[in-house]
Amino acid sequence: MKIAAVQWEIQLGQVAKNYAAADRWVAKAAQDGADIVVLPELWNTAFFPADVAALADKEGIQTRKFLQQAARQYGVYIVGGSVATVREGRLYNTLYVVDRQGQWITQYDKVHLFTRGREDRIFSAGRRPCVWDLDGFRAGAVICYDLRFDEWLRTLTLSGCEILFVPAAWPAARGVHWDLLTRACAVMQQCVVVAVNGCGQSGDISLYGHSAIIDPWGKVLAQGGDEAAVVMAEADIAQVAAVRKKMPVLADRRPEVYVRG
Ligand SMILES: O=C(O)CCC(=O)C(=O)O
Repeated sequence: MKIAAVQWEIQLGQVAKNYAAADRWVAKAAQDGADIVVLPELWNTAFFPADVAALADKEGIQTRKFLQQAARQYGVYIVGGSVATVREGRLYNTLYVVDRQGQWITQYDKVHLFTRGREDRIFSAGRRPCVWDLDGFRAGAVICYDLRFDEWLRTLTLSGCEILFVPAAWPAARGVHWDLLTRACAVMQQCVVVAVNGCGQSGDISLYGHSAIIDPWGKVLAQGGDEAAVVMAEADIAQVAAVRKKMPVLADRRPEVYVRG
């Protein structure tokens, strides 16, 4: 499975330009031989302009149409990062997934809103985990700040997740955390991690880039730098079962002694 994590400099509030850029990047990743293309967080508005609610995709219609059309045109499966969407008067940070035929597969609203960035003042939080079937494997997704919540990651693992997609808009100021958490996630959840970050300047925030594809043993298969790029690797999801057998962490859990709450 050839996976492409696409990182580029998303323009703050420039929605039309950002859709055009997303189209160019999906086309490039497909040309480079990708089978699955993964986009970063909030690629329609960037993270996030003051008028994000006005700029958000109403009912996600434009984004779904765009992803479905791109998937069909370029013949790729797309984990569509996330976009700002408005549904029933509420603003969400939403991820959409479409298959190679352009069929809608699933969607996810970011659960842990980034309070430090005041995301919770404007956006509404999702409540449901996102896990689905991808070519005979179980895939899952979280968005950016969600990565800091081990209970949430474990929730997905216990739902069978073998490959985890993590679109993000992670600042360069906390690049150390990004590298650590993405890799630790692969080791602790024993899954393939595809972590896709924005890069360059987003308003006054400098994004870290360094999108990475990591195997369940913690080996970094591919990693980007600061610049816009298609970061590509062949991932062997079947390795997940082998690693879980070799190091039976999930079987060795002791939930009866863990604190709940
Ligand atoms: O957790 C972090 O350091 C970054 C989180 C963030 O920027 C986000 O969730 O959009």
